[in-house]
Amino acid sequence: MGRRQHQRPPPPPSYSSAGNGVIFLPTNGMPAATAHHRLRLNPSADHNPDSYDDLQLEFSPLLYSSLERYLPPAMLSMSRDAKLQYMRGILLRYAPDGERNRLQMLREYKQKIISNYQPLNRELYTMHATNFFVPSFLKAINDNTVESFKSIMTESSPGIYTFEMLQPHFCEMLLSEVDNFERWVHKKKVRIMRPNTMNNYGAVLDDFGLENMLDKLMNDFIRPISRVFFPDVGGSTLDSHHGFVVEYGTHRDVELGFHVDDSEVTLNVCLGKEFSGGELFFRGVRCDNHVNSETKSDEILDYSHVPGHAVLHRGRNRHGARATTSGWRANLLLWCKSSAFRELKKYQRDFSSWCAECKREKKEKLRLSVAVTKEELLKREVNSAS
Ligand SMILES: O=C(O)CCC(=O)C(=O)O
Ligand SMILES: [Fe+2]
Repeated sequence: MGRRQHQRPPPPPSYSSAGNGVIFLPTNGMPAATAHHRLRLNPSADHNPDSYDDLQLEFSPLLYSSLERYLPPAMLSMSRDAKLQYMRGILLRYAPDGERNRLQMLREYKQKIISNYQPLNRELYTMHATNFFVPSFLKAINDNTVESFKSIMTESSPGIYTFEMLQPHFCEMLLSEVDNFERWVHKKKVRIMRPNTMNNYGAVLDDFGLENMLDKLMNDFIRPISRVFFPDVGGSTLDSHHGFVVEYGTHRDVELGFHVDDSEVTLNVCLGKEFSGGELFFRGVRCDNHVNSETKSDEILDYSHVPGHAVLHRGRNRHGARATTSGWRANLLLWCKSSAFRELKKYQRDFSSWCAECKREKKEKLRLSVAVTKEELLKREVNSAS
């Protein structure tokens, strides 16, 4: 085992949602991207922009708040909706054609599903915390302290937290809803979008109406925890999600290859049912530059899923799932993203606060420079003595 653990893993592909991770406006507001939409060259520094956090938008709410300062002065006192439509016009005008078409198609796809699909369990579609979560999880979140979070969590390996989270009844309801959705898709011959580029089975929960509930899950439950445990990867500014269910077993996907998620923080909860195999394996957190670097022994974790139990980890912690060798396994995944973190990342080159390899390189540079300085001082001492 020891030798295999130190082998370099095959390069993890960046695992992305098939364009499904974006959040859309409801059908009404698709403004024509007209050429007269203009922005100011310099922002109005004393303007206090509106918050767009409560809206479902295809661009980040933060982007709208920042852009607001660049609106023509006469617009600053207009209604939030008027400003929003104006800014959308501009943003869409600048989105490349391909991207614009893709956004539009996804929006229509989702809208078509939501207006035709009849949910089986309506109580799933709004957050009922006491019905969804086990009491220990709920109490830890309500207490909202580092100690309360730590009291329910096991840090199975640095930065990988496991805890009991979902009630069996919730897991059953969600599974039956996904099953109902898949049957409907099959019956109506609707083309279903799979959760991402690596799974052939499973469904995107955001596509058939669960987006608001999952947004609440991220904002009220996962972000408070991430703020404490993952501040280095934007844990306190998570502002969008991609929520889906993956399924493994006979006639389903068998395993999931080595990868990193398109997320800052990933919540992975086992929904059931009975299965063997399917362990998650982790190999340490890396930035894009170091995604193929070798694994250190303390970064290795093999974790066996338990129904109702969650694993919370940085999306950049390289991982995969072993073959589910018998039975049937389904997991709920919530990829949580931070647009602020992604924006800042564009201007950075040193990720030593979260990438283990950047950290090692930085330490090594420091060690070398200390050694050189010591040698220099020693030389001076010898010279002055002679
Ligand atoms: O099957 C699992 O538990 C892992 C799923 C996963 O890593 C993912 O969907 O990103
Ligand atoms: Fe993953």
